[in-house]
Amino acid sequence: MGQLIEGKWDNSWYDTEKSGGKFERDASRFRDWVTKDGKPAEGRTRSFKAEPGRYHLYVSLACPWAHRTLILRKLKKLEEVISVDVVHWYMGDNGWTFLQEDGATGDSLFGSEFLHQIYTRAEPTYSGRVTVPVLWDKQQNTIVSNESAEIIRMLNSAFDEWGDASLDLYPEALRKEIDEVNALVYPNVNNGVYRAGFATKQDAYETAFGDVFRTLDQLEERLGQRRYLLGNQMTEADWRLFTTLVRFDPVYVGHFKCNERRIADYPNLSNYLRDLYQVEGVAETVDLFHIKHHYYGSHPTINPTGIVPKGPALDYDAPHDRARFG
Ligand SMILES: N[C@@H](CCC(=O)N[C@@H](CS)C(=O)NCC(=O)O)C(=O)O
Repeated sequence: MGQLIEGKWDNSWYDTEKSGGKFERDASRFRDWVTKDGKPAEGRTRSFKAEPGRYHLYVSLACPWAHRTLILRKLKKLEEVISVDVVHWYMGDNGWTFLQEDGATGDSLFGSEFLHQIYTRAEPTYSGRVTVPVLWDKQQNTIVSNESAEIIRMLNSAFDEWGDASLDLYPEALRKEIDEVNALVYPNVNNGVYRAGFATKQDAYETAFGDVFRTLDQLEERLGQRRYLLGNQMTEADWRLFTTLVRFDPVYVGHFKCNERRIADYPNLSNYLRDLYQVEGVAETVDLFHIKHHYYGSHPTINPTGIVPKGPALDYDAPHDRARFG
């Protein structure tokens, strides 16, 4: 864990002192967009035209934010269009590394040792956290974006000439409602579990814990009336929720102390999770070894021994009842 300060690596843990024990996630710094015609997105100046073979993703299989991008790449059939490298599951003093072990690929573009070298390659005096996912432009040798919420929107529409144009996970007619669901799920569930797990004061933890379960209860009810969050059509909102749900019982219940209920205790959420997991290609993007080893192994302030629990027994391939919605 650490960050870059003026291009130099600084090995420091998240500072929760300034915020009364609360974990506050920094905003991503690289915010450009790949577009079909290369026209910069509104308010941006740099141009990135969608082209096959030009862009590269750096991901961690452990990370729920990076996982979103892998799912979109898979569902939109962009595997031949956008290449990927996977960092090692362990994030220690040097942050994410390219150690080639346990299915980590190394850095196929530059042979770097650490992900922070990719950030300083793009911007030698970069200051900020070094996070995955990163969308890299091989032509201009720079980072386009390190914000997963925006990368998935690019993957959803900019590369349709080469991907599956028939799948639209952010359809015009549902955008307002998708944004509303995301605005509920992101702070309270996706980031809510981190706010609980990384809190360093009891009240900050309890606030986050309350947010997580109040929202899961709400989603449980919503999913009792419809197959997906927005109705009968799967959208990006489902995949954004999925990457947290799939990590919940194996990691967030124990490691982040989100233990009021498991997803397995929610009939609708657990069936919904299995429904999404069983969508063709999705299971291949879920790596429970990376997920469990990363969290339990990389957060010494939470789990000093680094022992990775053997359980729980999980079967995301078990039948689900969601087809009842048609
Ligand atoms: N807003 C970013 C968040 C990404 C993020 O925080 N990724 C984590 C891994 S799950 C990370 O790389 N953390 C490293 C750090 O904070 O130093 C996104 O959604 O893309």
